[in-house]
Amino acid sequence: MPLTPLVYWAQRHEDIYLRVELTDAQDIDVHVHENFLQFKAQGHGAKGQNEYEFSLEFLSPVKPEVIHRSTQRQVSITVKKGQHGWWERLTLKERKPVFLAPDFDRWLDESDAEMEIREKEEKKNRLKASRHKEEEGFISLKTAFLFVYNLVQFLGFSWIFVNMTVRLFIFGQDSLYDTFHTISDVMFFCQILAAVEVLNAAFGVVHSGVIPSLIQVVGRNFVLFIIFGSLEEMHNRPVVFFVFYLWSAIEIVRYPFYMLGCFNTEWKTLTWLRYTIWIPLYPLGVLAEAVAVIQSIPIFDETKLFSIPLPKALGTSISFSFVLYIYLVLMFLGLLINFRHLYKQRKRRFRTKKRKAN
Ligand SMILES: CCCCCCCCCCCCC[C@@H](O)CC(=O)SCCNC(=O)CCNC(=O)[C@H](O)C(C)(C)COP(=O)(O)OP(=O)(O)OC[C@H]1O[C@@H](n2cnc3c(N)ncnc32)[C@H](O)[C@@H]1OP(=O)(O)O
Repeated sequence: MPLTPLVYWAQRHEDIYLRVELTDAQDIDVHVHENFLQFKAQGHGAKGQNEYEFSLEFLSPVKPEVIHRSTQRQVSITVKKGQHGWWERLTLKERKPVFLAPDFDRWLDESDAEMEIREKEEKKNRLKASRHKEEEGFISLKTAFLFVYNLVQFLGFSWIFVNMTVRLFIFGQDSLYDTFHTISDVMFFCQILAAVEVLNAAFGVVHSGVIPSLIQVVGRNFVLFIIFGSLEEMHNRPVVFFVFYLWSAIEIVRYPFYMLGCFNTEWKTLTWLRYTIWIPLYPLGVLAEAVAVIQSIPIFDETKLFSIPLPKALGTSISFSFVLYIYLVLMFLGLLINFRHLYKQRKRRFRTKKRKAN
């Protein structure tokens, strides 16, 4: 005759909990099929160390997956009900088996269980609401940060653009020769700050591509700091005017476009300009930058600035102009990558708009 352990039970709307009074249980075997559960294990029960087993025919079918956990004192079993609901008793037969008793440690009647569900639900909702609040706080902080960043850049580039335009009207051609002296400080500031755009893209703060942003920032800063900044001979060249004018022409459109975007607003003309004027400006900008690089080559050769010293056996040094030739090729590649990126952005933008309009 097999020995039967004491079994305590309780229920919730979704689960059945069984507690089997066996200490140090081993070789536990629990099987569930439709509404039938079979249990077998070695352990220390009411009749000492022995093999114990029991079976239960549940009131309704249960799910086949069963979770059991054994501790030094007992074996806990959780069975999922086939259908969410309250059972009036555990077993199909009205007369309960003698080894079965309610587990008063976990016992709840139907209304208590419903209350428990409601409390859990409320807790979940409270957690959701507090997470939502945190997210909202983060979003508004991000929006404020982006807005201020875009505003500062807009003001900087507007100052540059307006200043250069006014000077062009007042001084005519003469103004082309002293752009660097009048504008460079603000341009340095704006272009150093533009490194933030690479970080924004890298950390997912905005949906820009990292490579296009990097090409843009590295490309411009190379021209600004290495070609213009380090060579006094370049300061009075008209090419500085064209490079600065082309850069600022796009930025006085791009940053206000982003500022409106921070508030999910747009002004159609501005959107059209942001995604269209790069078509002539970008190649012109790269052309102006290439002219600046080409003009600087003889100066680097002559001054030997940034030249790379070589061991005596090989010769004197490698001129920095060698790096500039490589850079001219990179510029061409950078132009292709960014042109393709901006073309895709333009298509995406106008395609979405058209779809929304339909
Ligand atoms: C790997 C390094 C190698 C280095 C090699 C160097 C090679 C040198 C190559 C040199 C070429 C550079 C030449 C260049 O300097 C010449 C000129 O600039 S000439 C002037 C004309 N230029 C332009 O028109 C380009 C202007 N620049 C840009 O458009 C961007 O910098 C660029 C990264 C190229 C593209 O922009 P982005 O990917 O950001 O596109 P979107 O505007 O569509 O933005 C995507 C979404 O992100 C949101 N966003 C982005 N930034 C912000 C922000 N600051 N604030 C708020 N929101 C932002 C934007 O709203 C879009 O959102 P959504 O998707 O919801 O619409």
